[in-house]
Amino acid sequence: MRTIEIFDTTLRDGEQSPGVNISTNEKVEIALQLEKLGVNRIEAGFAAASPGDQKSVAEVAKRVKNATVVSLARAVKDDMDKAYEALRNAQNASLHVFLATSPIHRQFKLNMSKEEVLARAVEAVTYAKKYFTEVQFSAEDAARTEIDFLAEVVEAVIKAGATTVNIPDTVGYMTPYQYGNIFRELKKRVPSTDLIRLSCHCHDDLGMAVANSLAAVEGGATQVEGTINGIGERAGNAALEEVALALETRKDYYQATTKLNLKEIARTSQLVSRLTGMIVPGNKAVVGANAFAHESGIHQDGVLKEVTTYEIIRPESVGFKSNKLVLGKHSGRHAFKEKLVDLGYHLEQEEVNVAFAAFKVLCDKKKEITDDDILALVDSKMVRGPEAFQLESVQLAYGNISVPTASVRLVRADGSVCEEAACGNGSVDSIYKAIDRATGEEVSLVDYKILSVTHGQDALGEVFVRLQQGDLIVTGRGVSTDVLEASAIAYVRAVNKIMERRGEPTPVSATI
Ligand SMILES: CC(=O)SCCNC(=O)CCNC(=O)[C@H](O)C(C)(C)COP(=O)(O)OP(=O)(O)OC[C@H]1O[C@@H](n2cnc3c(N)ncnc32)[C@H](O)[C@@H]1OP(=O)(O)O
Ligand SMILES: CC(C)C(=O)C(=O)O
Repeated sequence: MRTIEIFDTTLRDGEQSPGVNISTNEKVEIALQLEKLGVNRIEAGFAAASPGDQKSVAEVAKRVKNATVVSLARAVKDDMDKAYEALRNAQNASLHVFLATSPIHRQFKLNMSKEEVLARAVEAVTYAKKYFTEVQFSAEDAARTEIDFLAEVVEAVIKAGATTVNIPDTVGYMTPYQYGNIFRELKKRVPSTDLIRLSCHCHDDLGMAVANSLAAVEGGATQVEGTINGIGERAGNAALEEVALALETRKDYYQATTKLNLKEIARTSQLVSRLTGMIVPGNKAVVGANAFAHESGIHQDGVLKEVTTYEIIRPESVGFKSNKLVLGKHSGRHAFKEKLVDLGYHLEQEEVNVAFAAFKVLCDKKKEITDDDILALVDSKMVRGPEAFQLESVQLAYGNISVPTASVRLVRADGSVCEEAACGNGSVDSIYKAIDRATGEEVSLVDYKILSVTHGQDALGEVFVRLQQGDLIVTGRGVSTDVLEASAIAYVRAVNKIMERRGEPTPVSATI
């Protein structure tokens, strides 16, 4: 089994994400967490970029003890001098010097011939070796470089003392097959690559950064570069947590693994997200909020019976607490019942079925069903005896210059229906007058309270009413995504309670 080294560039290429600016203290915090994660190298910045970046590299270099701290530099003496200054106090330091080799970059950016690029690369590595034992040379845009020339450069920089040679796919242009072949070809053409670290560095412009990194490993790369959460220039870099998990989960195939402490992945991802402000998408592999969440009934049932039916990574193995069964409109009874048990309800199957039917109706109204929703639903809809009246529908005609008019349809315990309409001083008043007519009960509304049970635009509204009839005072509670419906439910429920407390039998229709 090969061990693949991990070069983390969250603090350098990751910081090149538009809008991201990580302070020195934040860089130190992230670097210490990367050290816990067990990465081999931490590229702390580009010392020559600014005095602030030089200071950050220096601080990280002072604080990190186990990983090697790296600074990027152009093939420019002054850049390398600044990097050396910053890395002076590092326990283990490395210089990462780069120069583009591709025809596009040579012609349009550097205005240099092949010969000039080759000579400059050798000169830079030779200069860097005066300061550092460990020198990494990156042939920027290597993937779009003529293979003969790339092999020539690689051989020359190794001869000049490079201990790592990096073959970046700078613009994320490669397919996995092509990128893997570059490594195979270099290993064949330049035997001295066996003596050094051969590194890959992939960008995600076509969404293939992780696949390309894994293809490089198959082709002979011994180091993978990338960032936490895949942040970085443009579409970002290879997400290291994904590379590490792919190697770990498919050791059988890759015959390679890393020395990362995988349990630190969740914490590292969350820290990087918090300090960079780059939100991790819910569907992001390994670290997204949904990576271990199961929404559909068939999956949830499978996971409850045997977790490996739908999970190839255990959330605990990357530092998350547990998987989640998310209740939504695709969920089934197995998961719903499990959730009820979690929430402390031990219902008979028949009751579960009734609650489940109400839950499915709620799912059609609400995008996300929270525990509070379930509690409110079970509490309001469930496990009651037959009620005198059930609200079947409520309709309202409302306009700011017309009198609100409500019509309600109630179902009696025997299944018969009563329908009434009424006008009122406001929407709720008109609904309550219509209900009074339908039930034939004379009650007074003593109190009315409206609350939001859950959060967000589609939150459940909760209404409490207090009704009085003679000496009897009762409360009723209604929950719905619509507060007027919740108001009607609460009122009908309170009327039912009054009838129950009076000890009257549930009413039947006049026709029976
Ligand atoms: C693929 C990558 O991610 S590479 C890293 C990219 N990261 C960064 O660029 C972040 C830090 N960069 C910076 O702060 C600035 O670009 C600096 C301080 C390095 C340089 O700033 P400036 O001197 O103003 O130059 P500017 O950035 O405008 O242009 C880059 C110059 O470096 C040259 N250059 C680019 N790469 C290299 C290299 N590897 N070696 C030598 N020279 C290079 C360019 O040809 C250009 O030279 P020119 O001025 O003769 O045309
Ligand atoms: C400096 C190099 C490694 C780089 O960031 C790239 O080519 O993308």
